[in-house]
Amino acid sequence: MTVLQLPLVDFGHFTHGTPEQRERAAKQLVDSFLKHGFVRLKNHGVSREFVEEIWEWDRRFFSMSEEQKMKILHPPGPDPQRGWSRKGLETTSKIRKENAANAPKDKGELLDEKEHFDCGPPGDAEFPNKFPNEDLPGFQEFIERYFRLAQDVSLNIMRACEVGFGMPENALVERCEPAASELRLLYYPPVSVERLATGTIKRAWPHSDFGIITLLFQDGLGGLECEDRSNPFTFAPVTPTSGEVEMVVNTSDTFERWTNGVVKPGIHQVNVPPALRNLQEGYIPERYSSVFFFKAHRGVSVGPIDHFVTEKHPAIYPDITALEFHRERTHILY
Ligand SMILES: O=C(O)CCC(=O)C(=O)O
Ligand SMILES: [Fe+2]
Repeated sequence: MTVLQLPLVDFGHFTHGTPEQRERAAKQLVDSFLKHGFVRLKNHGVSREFVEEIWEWDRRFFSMSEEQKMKILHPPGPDPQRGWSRKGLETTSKIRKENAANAPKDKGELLDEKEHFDCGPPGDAEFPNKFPNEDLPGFQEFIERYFRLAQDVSLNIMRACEVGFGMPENALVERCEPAASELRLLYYPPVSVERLATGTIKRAWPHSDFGIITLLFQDGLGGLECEDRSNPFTFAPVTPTSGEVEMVVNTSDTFERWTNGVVKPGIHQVNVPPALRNLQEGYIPERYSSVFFFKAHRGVSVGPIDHFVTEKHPAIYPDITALEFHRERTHILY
């Protein structure tokens, strides 16, 4: 198994530190994004109690009956995802052509063994959210609180990137509002070792996310892996080390475009947790996680920002809107 320890940055130094601490934390964050496409943060502003509450609602949501979840089913298509996505709907394997190239031939489609709930900004009029209000009172209220908190944390990370890249204040932040991010709760059902051994099933296939950055929390079981860039196409488990509530942050496709190819997306997958890797039979237990896809405002261009365009490095991506780009990428999933 590949071992890679991702840098752990004390983000409290950026939000509440001295000017020197702020500068240093911003630089550490940007350096880790450039090197790994990933960073781990502590003191990010999401408390241990809040993360525990995420797991409670995650469990409650996925404990609902199929019939209840069906009432808020997400129809596959290019639009932003809203409501419940059943197992087999979203196929991350299609995002990278290497997945199919490396898979066993003629064994059928490469599927994700997961379910998820997705929502956009509270009160989104363009792509309305779908909440199970009759069946799960209190869920919408919690999710909306979580969305606002995650959006605020992400805006602070953008401020740190502005400092780290020496960009004018607000250069990134102004492109992210009004919010168009997406919040996701995930449930990975128990899966047999035998089924995984077919080579056509994974909890999530190697992929990049579509937004600017993604914030991630996972339960104690683990399983998230990031690509080890020193050895492309190999993956290393992302494991907490500090005893504090760590948030994993990865860079995503929009950031690559904005920075004209400078910040590459952090490729990741969800694998069998390290402690269970030698299991020969039986089941890998269920897993819960949650991600916040921090996105650009829908009307903003996801072409390169002037700061990253020079005569020597002309723009390598066209100017299309964040919503057009989102549709283009989401379409691939189905
Ligand atoms: O569950 C995880 O740890 C990762 C999920 C993920 O990568 C995604 O939903 O895009
Ligand atoms: Fe992802």
